[in-house]
Amino acid sequence: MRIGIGYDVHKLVEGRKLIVGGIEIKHNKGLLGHSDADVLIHAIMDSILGALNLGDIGKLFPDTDMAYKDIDSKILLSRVYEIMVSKGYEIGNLDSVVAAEKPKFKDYIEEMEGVIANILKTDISNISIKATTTEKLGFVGRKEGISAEAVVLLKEKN
Ligand SMILES: Nc1ccn([C@@H]2O[C@H](COP(=O)(O)O)[C@@H](O)[C@H]2O)c(=O)n1
Ligand SMILES: C[C@@]1(CO)OP(=O)(O)OP(=O)(O)OC[C@H]1O
Repeated sequence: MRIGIGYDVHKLVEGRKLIVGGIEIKHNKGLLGHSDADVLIHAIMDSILGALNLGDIGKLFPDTDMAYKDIDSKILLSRVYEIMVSKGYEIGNLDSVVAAEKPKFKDYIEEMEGVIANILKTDISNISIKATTTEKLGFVGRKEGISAEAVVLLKEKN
């Protein structure tokens, strides 16, 4: 078994769609990034790459490469999944938390878990996504950005 952690932050700006956990969420602002800036999927990918000791998404998918401009992060997660399988691992379980003052994510959590489980070819019961505010403190509390953390346990595939 191998454990990994991932963390990511993206800035909230006007004129961008808000994509978190692979789904579009209705909001007056979205996250800024070279890709679709899906902060949760980015943290999840980094946790898997960390568990495999393969660096991070910036190394694998450089933000200087136009191939990744506005790319759907679900595509990148599929590639990370293929790498994980090629190294002989499968998901044990994954836990994560998104920190945002707004919007509320609770009505979207189950759908996000389904999307992630589907890409990682694991049962939805192995994927946990939680949401929190930071009680109006810091950049998250000032609604300047959204952060996400993920921890994953990988199992050797039989
Ligand atoms: N962006 C968010 C933040 C929080 N939630 C849900 O609200 C609960 C209370 O949040 P606190 O930060 O006040 O503890 C939290 O447990 C989440 O269920 C949310 O959906 N979206
Ligand atoms: C996902 C990538 C793809 O180029 O771009 P960004 O959306 O800027 O996201 P970040 O979390 O900074 O990770 C870097 C890149 O891998």
